[in-house]
Amino acid sequence: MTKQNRLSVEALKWTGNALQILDQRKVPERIVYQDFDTAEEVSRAIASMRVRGAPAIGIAAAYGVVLSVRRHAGENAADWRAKVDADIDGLAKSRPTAVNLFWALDRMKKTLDAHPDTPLAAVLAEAEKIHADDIAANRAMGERGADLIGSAKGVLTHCNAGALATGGYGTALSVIRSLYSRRPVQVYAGETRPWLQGARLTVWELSQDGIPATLIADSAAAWLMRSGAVDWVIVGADRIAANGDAANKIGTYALAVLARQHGVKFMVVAPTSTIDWTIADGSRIEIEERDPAELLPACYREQDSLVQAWNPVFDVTPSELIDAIVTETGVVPNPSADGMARLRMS
Ligand SMILES: CSC[C@@H](O)[C@@H](O)C(=O)COP(=O)(O)O
Repeated sequence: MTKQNRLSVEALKWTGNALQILDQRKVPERIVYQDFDTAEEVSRAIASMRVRGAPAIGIAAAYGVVLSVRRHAGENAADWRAKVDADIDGLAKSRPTAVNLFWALDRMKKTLDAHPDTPLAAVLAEAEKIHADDIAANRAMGERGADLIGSAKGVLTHCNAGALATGGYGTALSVIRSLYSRRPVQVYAGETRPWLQGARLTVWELSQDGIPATLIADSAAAWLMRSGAVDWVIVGADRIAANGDAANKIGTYALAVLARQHGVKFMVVAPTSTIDWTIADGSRIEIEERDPAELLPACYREQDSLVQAWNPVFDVTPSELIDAIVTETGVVPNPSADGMARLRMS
């Protein structure tokens, strides 16, 4: 890898023997990579958010299938494919919202169907291709998004849609990286309660590349926009419907409403692997609800406490609040079903 193409932080690496995953629950205090040898372990790593972010989840699952094939097909067992299919079902249950997970598993299943006699070599090549293609897509999106931004002085991002959420380089953060390589821009990051992807991951990841970022409390976004400091909100997505409705980290919809109120532009940056062409609009997207314990202060966690918590971790931004969807194959301005269909044909 050349210095220019160097990836400063990586969510995961294939070592040739195991899948190495950065434990994002510990970043930035501790940078700990752990080796994973089985598909079940990879499923648990996704469910527990050691690895997170839509494209990174898909890539991790693809390598999970490699680990499953290595384990079961190596035994010469007649029923190896049934065991691999059971592991694939387990991986598919790890998280519900990011469509990249199901897209990657579908590709792995098709690869297995096409190469029944050399499954291990075939699935490894496919997983490595999914990984490499994601990095290339991110770089293409970064340039396209930066072209759109024009002379903006300030941008706000939400959650972590960076190298840590992808194969490398990022989606929303790819635009910020590309922009910053052209000229200085003031970057704001929302802290992203309750899991703090913005506070723990985004500002840290950008600092690793020498890009300064200013952290804000999520509840400061309206006041920041009112001050005129932000020209664009730039976010990633976990699933985009065929009409351009986009599911992303909880709080994204609120930012889109605020952006429209304040005349701030709103950009969604995602690879085409994040588009779910099977659903007409965002109402069909399953929104993950996680353990209330991730939100509740510890003192309220007893079974009989009257204090409870509702913890949806994604929301859906309607396409009419989005000014542009940026993908590796093209940009959809003012997204609609027609504009998305044109992207699909291009
Ligand atoms: C390129 S990442 C896009 C999205 O996956 C990201 O914005 C996001 O919402 C991640 O949620 P997470 O719950 O941290 O997996």
